[in-house]
Formats: sequence, C-alpha cells, structure tokens
Amino acid sequence: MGCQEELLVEKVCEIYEKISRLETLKPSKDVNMLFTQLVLTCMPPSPNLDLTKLSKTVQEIRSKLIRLCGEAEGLLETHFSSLLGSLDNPLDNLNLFPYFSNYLKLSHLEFTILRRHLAASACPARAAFVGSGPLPLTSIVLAKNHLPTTAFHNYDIDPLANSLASRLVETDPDLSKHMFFHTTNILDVYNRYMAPGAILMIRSAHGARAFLYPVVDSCDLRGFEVLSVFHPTDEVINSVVIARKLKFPMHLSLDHEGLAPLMLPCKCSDQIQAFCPLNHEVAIEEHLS
Ligand SMILES: C[S@@+](CC[C@H](N)C(=O)[O-])C[C@H]1O[C@@H](n2cnc3c(N)ncnc32)[C@H](O)[C@@H]1O
Repeated sequence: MGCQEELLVEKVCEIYEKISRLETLKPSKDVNMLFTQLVLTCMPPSPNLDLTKLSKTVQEIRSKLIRLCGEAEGLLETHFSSLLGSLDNPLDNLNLFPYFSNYLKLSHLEFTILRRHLAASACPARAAFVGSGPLPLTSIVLAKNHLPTTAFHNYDIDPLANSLASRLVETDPDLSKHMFFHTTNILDVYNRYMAPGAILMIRSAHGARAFLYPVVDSCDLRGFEVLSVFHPTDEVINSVVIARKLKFPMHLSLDHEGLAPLMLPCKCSDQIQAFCPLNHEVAIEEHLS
C-alpha cells in the first residue's frame, strides 16, 4: 500500500473513532456530518488499496463500520418512512429522502445492466428483493420506472420495517397490486426457490467503498455463473454483480435433501455480511420454478 492509501486508512479510522463515540445513530446533525465525511473519504477510486493487507485492527474497524453504516441507514429509513407515511401522498414526496437521487441512479444502473441479461422482450414475471427495509425505494423505483408488470416480493427480517413499507405502498393502488412484503430471515430461504436460469443481482463494494459495504467475491457465488461485475466511480457507491443460477451446478455443497442453500456470500472477515442491511439481492425469475 502506498502513502496515499495509508493516509486514507488513517482518516477512515479517525472517523470511525468519532462515530463509535456517538450516543445514538438516529439522524441528527452530527450523525449526518460524520457519515457524509466517511462516504466522501471512501468514494474516490483507490486502485492500490488491498483489503487483505490491512492490519487485524483495521479489518475489525472495517467490519464494525459496515455494521454501523447499516444501522444508521436503517434508522434514517425508519425516520423518513414514518415522516412520509404521515403525508397524504407519500410516494409523490420520496425526494424528501436525502439520498433519493442516489437510489434513482442506482436503480437505473441496475436495470440497465439487468436488461442486457434478460430475454429481449422480457419484463420478468417475478422479482424477489432481499432486505427491502422500511423505505423500499429500490423496489418502488424499479416497479414504477422500469419493470411495471413485474411482481415484487420484498423480504425483510424486521416486521416493523415491513409494516412501514406496506403503509407507504398501500397509498398507491396500482403499485400495491404488484408489491408484496414478507417478514423472513433470508438465511432461512433456500436456493430451491430460484429456478435454474434465474438471475441474481447483488450489491457489492470496491476499493475504499469496502469500508462502507461488504464485498461479494465472484467465487463466493456457488451454483451461479457470474455474468457481469460493474464498479461505479461516481456517487453511486455500490458495485453491481449479476449472476445466473446454473442448470447443472457442478461444485455445490449439497444439504441432506440434495439442495444447495442460497447463502449470501460471507467471508470470515465479513461475518456481518449476511446480515448487513446494505447488501441486497434481487432475484429475477424468468422461468417460474
Ligand atoms: C437499509 S435497508 C435497505 C433497503 C433499501 N430500502 C432499498 O430499497 O434498497 C436493509 C434491510 O435489510 C434487512 N435485513 C438485514 N438482514 C436480513 C436478513 N437476514 N433477512 C432479511 N432481511 C434482512 C434489515 O432489516 C433492513 O431493513
């Protein structure tokens, strides 16, 4: 690692120290300022940053930061979902959420990449979104702007998140016909629900952005063929990974029923990855199982 990367890591650790001293991660001036500083520090490309070369202490700080970012994002979403839910037309006011424009850009990017891998005429019949949260902006934007006939099945472990999300969507009779919410821990959902040939889209992170979000390595996606990996360099923070469920998986570890689990990729250093609210998966099924 060069001098520039060392300075970056030092800055990230300083911000972590300040964030970890906060009494709460609920939205406030201090919380917003520190997370904005963190994001701006991690955003520029850092081609020479090698995560495997970070010291154990910095690796631990990285894991803690990913968890803190997820927690803060969840609280921010809860705050804005409650606020929007108190308005007459919540879906006409989504731009009150400070990062709404980022969601528009990210969803557009994801749709553009996804479209290349779908059959020419395809608006997929069903999509599952994992970790939809109290403010399911990705599903809303995809459904409203890009995939108007797709049925979106949103999964979240948190019943409160789902009740806040349903409340928003119910205000739009058209949208609510094809948005469904399920309270489930995704780790209890198995690969058997994805048909062979179905598409899996995952958010990952690259460079110093890996201090904010978990990294998904292609080799973690057992039973899937990775079709494309895209690393944005602008204010869209997440990388996008697209994979296709194999018809004849050759290298799966099978459970007692001969089925391979749909496991969110989780490296040892990223134990929280499977639980990280910021690593979403969208499984698009062109072929119903
Ligand atoms: C921060 S929210 C982000 C979603 C965002 N609203 C969007 O539209 O892209 C992520 C959600 O993931 C959920 N989550 C975390 N671990 C999960 C798991 N194991 N199973 C299902 N949901 C999970 C959290 O409860 C949280 O509400």
